[in-house]
Amino acid sequence: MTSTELTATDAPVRIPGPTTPYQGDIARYWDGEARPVNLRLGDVDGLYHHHYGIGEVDRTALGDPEDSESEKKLIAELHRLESAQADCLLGHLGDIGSDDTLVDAGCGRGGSMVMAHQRFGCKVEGVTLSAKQAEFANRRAQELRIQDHVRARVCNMLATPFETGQAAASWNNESSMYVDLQDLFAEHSRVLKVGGRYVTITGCWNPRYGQPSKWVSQINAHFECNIHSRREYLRAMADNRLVPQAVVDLTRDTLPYWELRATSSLVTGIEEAFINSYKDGSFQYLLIAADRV
Ligand SMILES: C[S@@+](CC[C@H](N)C(=O)[O-])C[C@H]1O[C@@H](n2cnc3c(N)ncnc32)[C@H](O)[C@@H]1O
Ligand SMILES: CC(C)=CCC/C(C)=C/COP(=O)(O)OP(=O)(O)O
Ligand SMILES: [Mg+2]
Repeated sequence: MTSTELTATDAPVRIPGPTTPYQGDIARYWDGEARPVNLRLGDVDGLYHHHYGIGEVDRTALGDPEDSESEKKLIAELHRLESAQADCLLGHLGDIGSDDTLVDAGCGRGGSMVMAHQRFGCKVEGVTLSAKQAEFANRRAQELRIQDHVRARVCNMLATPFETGQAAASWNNESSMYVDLQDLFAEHSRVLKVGGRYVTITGCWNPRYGQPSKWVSQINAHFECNIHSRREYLRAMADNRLVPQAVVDLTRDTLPYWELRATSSLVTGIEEAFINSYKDGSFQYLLIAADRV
């Protein structure tokens, strides 16, 4: 399946959309996604994320649990922690100028793209399998009047329309568990300029545990994804000219988010699997920043 779009010169460009039955399932999954835990958090300030949070909970911001505004405050706090996660990722992209182009592989509803543009003033190109998500992200960019800098397209991140060496930096924010890592890093390596920076924040299973735990299997089933091991990330990067510059274990930093979320009315049922697997050491929340050499 492909979608067609017109360039400025009106020459049609074929953009590969879902190319496997699995990718078709993932496109449908995100087209149909409307969980309050994502939409109500996004409504706080118009940044819509599909990733999790990091950092300490600000108990003063939560106030008295008996207070009629307590649910609203809890939602705002969860959202603050999710935006802190995106800030952490963007902080590892290096020196980005306003003339640079960044690539968000698996951009969701575009929250990280907006934050990247607001931080660097640069262009940000995102791809997602979901037409609904791309429309949502582009609508938000229009509302913010940044549509000439921030754009989402329906496209497979393993075969993007970007030119070789076009991007100063690229990232996957909780989107690499849907693809083969060798194929993924080959494409980032192609699109990045030499000296460019790649960053991922991801959940991965811990080779020290042995094999994926039952909690990891539960997370895979819940999201129809395929969580990779830490070892696979490092090996596939090494095979594709991506040399780790920083590997940051964010597991301890994400637990407060999960423990707070588990107390909210917006629980989805997956909280226990994340909390237990982070605590038993079978699963890790990692940031890896790598140089394209
Ligand atoms: C959990 S969401 C993360 C969204 C976003 N990175 C964020 O932080 O809000 C996963 C995203 O990966 C995208 N995705 C999964 N497989 C993909 C593929 N092969 N090509 C493009 N996008 C893909 C989905 O469409 C979805 O937007
Ligand atoms: C760390 C791992 C393994 C992530 C898997 C990918 C994923 C579904 C991320 C969150 O999306 P979301 O924000 O739509 O999920 P939720 O509805 O649970 O908040
Ligand atoms: Mg979410």
